Amino acid sequence: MVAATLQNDTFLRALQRQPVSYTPVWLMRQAGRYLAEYKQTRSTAGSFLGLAKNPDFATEVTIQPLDRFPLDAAILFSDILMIPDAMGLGLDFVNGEGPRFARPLRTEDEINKLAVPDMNELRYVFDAVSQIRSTLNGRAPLIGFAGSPWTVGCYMVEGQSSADYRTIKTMLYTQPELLHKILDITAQTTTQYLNEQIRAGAQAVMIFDSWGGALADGLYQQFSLAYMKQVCDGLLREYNGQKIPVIVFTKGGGLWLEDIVTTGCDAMGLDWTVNLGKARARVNDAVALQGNLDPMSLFGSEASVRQEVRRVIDDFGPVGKGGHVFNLGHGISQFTNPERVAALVDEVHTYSRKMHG
Ligand SMILES: Cc1c2[nH]c(c1CCC(=O)O)Cc1[nH]c(c(CCC(=O)O)c1C)Cc1[nH]c(c(CCC(=O)O)c1C)Cc1[nH]c(c(C)c1CCC(=O)O)C2
Repeated sequence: MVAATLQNDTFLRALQRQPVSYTPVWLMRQAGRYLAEYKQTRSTAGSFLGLAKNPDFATEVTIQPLDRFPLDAAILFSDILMIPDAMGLGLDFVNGEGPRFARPLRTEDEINKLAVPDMNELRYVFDAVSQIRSTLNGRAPLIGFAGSPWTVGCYMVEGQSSADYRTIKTMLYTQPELLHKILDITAQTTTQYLNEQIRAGAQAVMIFDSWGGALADGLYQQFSLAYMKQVCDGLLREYNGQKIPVIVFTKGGGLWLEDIVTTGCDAMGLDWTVNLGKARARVNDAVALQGNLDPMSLFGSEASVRQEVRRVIDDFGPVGKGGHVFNLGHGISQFTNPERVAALVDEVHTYSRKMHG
């Protein structure tokens, strides 16, 4: 396949801290239930997994938010839990209750049997990536992604979402070597998985460490950061002559920004607890920053959404040698009014121009 020329490289340039004329914007979970057209496609597909495992449907829903809003990047429609599913843990999504694994990892025996799966088990993901890339036809760059080994490990051990991470933390404090084994195999798998996404056409990749912030200082570095670094070290950083920027996002990682830079990432995601101006000073513009509007701010009025957007852009300040990609501090809520998203994107594109050049 001969790739179409990218018509909007603002996002890729900002990640690499190159000059741009406005701040690019995309939103975590931009394809999803707050869009009526997503709910429509999902009901045709029958379930979330039916949607995500079918490249035609995955392509359709990946592009839906770009048809509505002038977003500067598309993100592969998939989930961080496809890796443990391919490892044989048996993923299901129970309506209204979130993900469930039929065979969570608890015993030493189960953990000793864990292995890096054949990447063919995840072929539907790579097929979706190449189909999305050709359907986008250069309209915007495509982001590939995976969860961090720690975050994916939380679901593998807990078997579902958890409020207190009691099962995995019990393992961490009582049998750390078992947990290290899970994390190492997951990191090896994640490296291969992201590299396959890159070969299929992903133009940037993001590692979602949604639950890194649940770890104590010291343990975060050992059980989450170290494995994200292992993944980053193994990634193709250039493919077909194009740089492939890497974004690392630890939700709740505001106290560890300097540590996150040591993964060798190009950009860092930030939640809403961090001030962007202070964050850039702390990392001395060594990486680009992505974030950090509170997703709940979208429940305000149009005027307040525009005001909050300006506040985030003002916090970052004149971009200079830095790089800013506007985003939320976490995924968009399914109850969000799409009109507020339209206002957000419009305000980022217009107001940010004064910070560039
Ligand atoms: C922790 C995590 C998961 N998945 C993901 C994370 C990390 C990011 C974060 O912290 O939000 C990542 C993810 N999940 C999904 C994407 C798609 C790309 C995008 O638009 O950003 C991405 C990047 C689709 C999805 N993944 C899921 C949905 C909702 C499924 C549906 O249609 O019912 C979507 C659109 C399901 C999912 N998947 C997961 C949970 C806990 C749930 C249930 C919660 C919920 O229902 O919102 C695990």
